[in-house]
This record gives sequence, C-alpha cells and structure tokens, in this order.
Amino acid sequence: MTTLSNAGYPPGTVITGKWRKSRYIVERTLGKGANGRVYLVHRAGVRQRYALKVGYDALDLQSEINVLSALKEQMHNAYLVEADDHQDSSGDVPFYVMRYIEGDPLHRFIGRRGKEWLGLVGLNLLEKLSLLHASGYVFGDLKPDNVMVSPYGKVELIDYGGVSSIGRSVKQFTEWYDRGYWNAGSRTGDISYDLFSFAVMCIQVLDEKALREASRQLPQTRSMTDLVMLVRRNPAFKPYAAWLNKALAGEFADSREALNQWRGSIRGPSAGRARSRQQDTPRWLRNAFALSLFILACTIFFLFR
Ligand SMILES: Nc1ncnc2c1ncn2[C@@H]1O[C@H](COP(=O)(O)OP(=O)(O)OP(=O)(O)O)[C@@H](O)[C@H]1O
Repeated sequence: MTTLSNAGYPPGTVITGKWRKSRYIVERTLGKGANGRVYLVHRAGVRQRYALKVGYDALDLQSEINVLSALKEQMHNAYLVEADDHQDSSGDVPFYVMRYIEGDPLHRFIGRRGKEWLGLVGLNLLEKLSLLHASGYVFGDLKPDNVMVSPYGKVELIDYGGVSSIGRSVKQFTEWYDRGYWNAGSRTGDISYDLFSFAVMCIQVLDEKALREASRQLPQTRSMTDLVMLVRRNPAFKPYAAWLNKALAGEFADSREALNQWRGSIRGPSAGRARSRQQDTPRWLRNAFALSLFILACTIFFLFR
C-alpha cells in the first residue's frame, strides 16, 4: 500500500475496489481534512449515494477502518459499507465507503436555525455518545465539524479517526475541545473526556466570543474555572449551567446519567414553540372562546330537550 499523493479525483472518476470489485463513481468532493479526502459517490448502475474516504496515510486510515468494523459488529451500525484498495497513478490507495450523511455541521445548523435547537440536538448527540461509550469506545475528537445535523435535528457523528478504546490515550484532539488544553484533566480516553468536549461545544454555540477570549491566556494559566465563570456570566447558559458545570468538572458517573440530566434540564424547540404559541394567545380570547362554547352547548340543550 502507498499513500495518496494526487490532488483529488474529479467528478466522473471511477474508483474500483481491487479485492471486492465494487465500482464507485465520484460525483463531487464533500470535504477534506488532515487524514484524507471524502467524496460523494454512487455505486455504478445504482442511484444510492455514499461517502467514500481516501486516506493520505494508509496506517491512519486502516485504524479508522478497524474501529468502524468493530462498531459495525458491536452496535449493528450500518455506517461502514465496505473497505478496499483502489489503484491510481500513485499505486494502491486504501479507501472505505460509508453512509452519506446529509446535513450541516453543528455550528452551521445552530447558526441557521437558532440557539434554541441546542437542547434537542444535544440530546440526540448524547444518545449517540452513550451508545458508543456502552460499546467501550470514546469518540475523542468531538467538535462541531464532526457532528452532522439533519434538518429535523437528527445527529450523526462523522470522522471516527479519533475513536479509541476506553482507558487508552486519546488519539486525535482539537485544542478548544481538549480537556488537557484547559488543564482540566488527562488525555486518557474516558467518558468524561467526551462529555468535557461536549460542554465546550455548547459553550461555543452559545457564546463563542467569550470562549475565544478565555482561550487567549497563557497555556499554564488556562483553567476549567475560566469556562465555569463564563457559563455563570451569560444568562443564555441558565438552562444548561448545572449540566455544563458537572461535565466540565468530570462529575458524571456515566453518559446515561449525563443524558438523563440533560433531558431533564432542557426543553426541545418544538415543545418551546408549542408552549409559546399557547402563551401568545391572549387570555381574553381564550375566555371568549370558552364562553362561546358554553353558549353553543346551552342553545343545543334548550333546542333538543
Ligand atoms: N459520511 C459523511 N457524509 C457526508 N459528509 C462527510 C462524511 N464524512 C465526511 N464528510 C465530509 O468530509 C469532511 C472531511 O471528512 P473527515 O472529517 O472524515 O476527514 P479528516 O481528514 O479526518 O478531517 P479532520 O482533519 O477534521 O480530522 C467532513 O468535514 C465532512 O464535510
């Protein structure tokens, strides 16, 4: 196996699996990151679309494939479709095919739809994380770019390159979301590591400016207390404050507890809207409606008795 050296595949490129012989046709590039390029593809002769990742480094991609294969067995998770090698001008290039997730990354979704969606989206994300934790893994590199949200708030994690077994060192992380960056704990992959990252993501979504300012200090003076203080300062955090403080301090016993507490402390946007619709209706109008129902009932009673 060699590493991918080309500049990317243009639309129409056919990627043929060396061993399994599946043929995928590139529609467009979906994105590129530190580990590889991801293409939107469809299988030759079939409409079904997939995301296909070609790695820059064969070993890194293989470890991602190993995790996805293990998850597929343990979680009956159909995210990984297949893995194979493909031959291009640079030699054999490894790739894997996964479910295509349509949606927006978390920060773009919240930016478009409103911060009140954080409750529901956070709940769905915590459900995904607790399934992963129950299978013995931590996600590691949890950040808004790796959380895709569909138009109805359904959540999918992408980029499993940072996943590691519970108890092992975190393989891949991104500064803001990393517990070590805030001098708030080790980089050992435990469930609290993911919950810490989750809390920082929430802080970013609700007050990115304050998070940026807090991160500007000297590395040795940065601390979890800075995050706790900024949660305390901004009233937007009120519904989530108790949860965030507990996650930042690593005090959740497990992700089920975190999930249940989140569920208890939030109200989804639809519930919020329904409630505000009810509150928007003036009391006189509700009373008038009740009175007219009463008069109608009396009329029917006297007419038909
Ligand atoms: N299953 C998928 N469905 C839709 N889009 C995807 C999928 N997987 C990846 N992408 C897109 O491709 C981009 C790069 O993918 P990915 O994050 O896996 O690459 P990476 O090299 O590991 O990135 P990073 O540098 O963040 O670690 C993502 O940001 C996303 O936009």
